[in-house]
Parts: sequence; C-alpha cells; structure tokens
Amino acid sequence: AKNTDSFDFANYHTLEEIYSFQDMLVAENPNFVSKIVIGQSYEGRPLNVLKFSTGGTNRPAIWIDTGIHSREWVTQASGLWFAKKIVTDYGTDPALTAILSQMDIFLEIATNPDGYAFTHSSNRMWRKTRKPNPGSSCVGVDPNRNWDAGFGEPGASSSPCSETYRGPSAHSESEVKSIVDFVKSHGNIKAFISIHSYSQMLISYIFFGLCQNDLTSLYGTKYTYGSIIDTIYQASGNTIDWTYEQGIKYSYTFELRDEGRYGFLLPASQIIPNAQETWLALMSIMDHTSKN
Ligand SMILES: CS(=N)(=N)C[C@@H](Cc1ccccc1)C(=O)O
Ligand SMILES: [Zn+2]
Repeated sequence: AKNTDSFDFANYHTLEEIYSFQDMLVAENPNFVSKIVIGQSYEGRPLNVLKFSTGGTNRPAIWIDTGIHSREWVTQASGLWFAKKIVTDYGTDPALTAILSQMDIFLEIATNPDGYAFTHSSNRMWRKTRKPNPGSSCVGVDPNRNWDAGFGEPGASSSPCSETYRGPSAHSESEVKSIVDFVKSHGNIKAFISIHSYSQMLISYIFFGLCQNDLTSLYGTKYTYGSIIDTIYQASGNTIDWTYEQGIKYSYTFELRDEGRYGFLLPASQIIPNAQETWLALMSIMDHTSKN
C-alpha cells in the first residue's frame, strides 16, 4: 500500500506489511503518532509500539497489545484497524478526542513477531515464541504463561514441548521482558488490554457493565464475561495477572471471534466487523479509565 488510506484492512498481512504500515502511519501523522522500539525478539526483530499522544509528558496511558499468540491472526489485523481508527477519529469523535486530551495510547501490534513470521513461513498454527529450549528439540515458550505472576504454579507446563510451556524462568522471553520493562519505566499505565482469539470472551477482575452491550450491539456477537477462573481455565504466569499485581486495576484480556467454527483460521471477511465491535468495548474501557 502507498499510504494507510489504501491499506487493505479487510485482509491478513505479513509482518513486513505490518512494519511498513506502522512507518507510514507515523510519517502521515508526525505530531500525533510515534514509534517506540521497546526491545528485540529472540530472532532480532524490533518490538515496535505505536504511541498516540497529543502532548504533555508521561501522561496516564492505555496499553493495548495484539498478537502475543502468533496464530491468533484476527488480533494483529484488529490492531492495524485500531491504529487507523484512532488517527481517523481523533478530532472528530468527541469521546476519543477527550480521552486523547488527557491520556496517551500505546499499541503493540506484532507482539510476537518471530512467531508471526513463522506462521507465514512454516506453521500457521504456531502460538509460542521461537527461542530454542536447551536440552530439548522443542522450540518456544508460551508468552501468556511466562509472566512473574504465580509463575510455575498449576495452569502452565514445565515441558518445552507443551503449547503452554511457561519457560525456564519468569520473563525469560524478551517479548515479555520488554513489556515488563516498559510498564515499569513508564510507571503511569492506567489500563492494560491484551487481545487474544478465539472464544468471544472478555476476561478481567473489574467490570463496569458497559462492555457487555458494546460487544453485542453492532452484530449481535455473544461474548461471555468474567474472571479468568470463571470464564476459561487456570493459567499461571499470564499477562493480566502480572499487570493487575502491578496495580493496573483495569487489566483485560479479550478473546475475539469466533466460538470455534473457524477458530484461529477466521475468514478475513470477519476482520473488520470483529474490530468494530471490539473497538466499542475498548472505547468504554478507555473512557471509564480516563474518568476514574
Ligand atoms: C485461545 S488462547 N490461547 N488465547 C486462551 C488464553 C486464555 C487466557 C486468557 C487470559 C489469561 C489467561 C488465559 C490462554 O490460554 O492463554
Ligand atoms: Zn491467545
């Protein structure tokens, strides 16, 4: 695509296309969007975070990540759409403009770039990082089990060959450690939203009602809500347990479409509708956060 207006949000994209989108968005909006490299993946790829800011210094901020599980392709695709939505709506949508008058938004779209490249080149169903495990022929750590929150407790595997392998130690994965370091050094993150797929769930310890209607309002998509243990299963070392323990009260995980018919292989035709309904819930969370 020549610019982000001609970018095809209704299709899945390669890692290179995601990187070029990020650079185009920054170039098109130099006073609003910037790119921060918070670290490197195991294979040396940049961990890019888009920052949306209208001024101030170290303003309270919202963090959104997509694609930490690389095979969950609708999430990175949604992240691209969210990035363009923020730029399109700022200045015209009063609610978003109000949020951005007092908060910054950080968006990491390709949170597991090695894994994402691998889903394009070798194995579409790859979930974990791509760091080799010493003494094992199995590669990768589950980045949603590697956080220092109940690390190693039940709900993760100690076997490198498992899809939920927690890793040799907490924060062993640079893709995780880079976010940990960013959150700690920033010190003013007020809401942390980690986006996964699939199963149509909104997982958190803190609800304030609005999100339920938002997610269903556009297309009637049914989501379930609740804490991790109520909605899905015990999962030690997961992202939002760590962010919640850092004091980030508004910590959420989304599980986007669908409920299993296509699963991780969600047709591209559902990217935009799924992003649209999710955006309404994100706006509710950001709006609530900016007022509390
Ligand atoms: C299908 S999936 N892998 N995205 C489901 C995801 C569930 C979860 C979300 C939040 C916290 C803990 C666990 C996981 O197992 O990592
Ligand atoms: Zn996931």
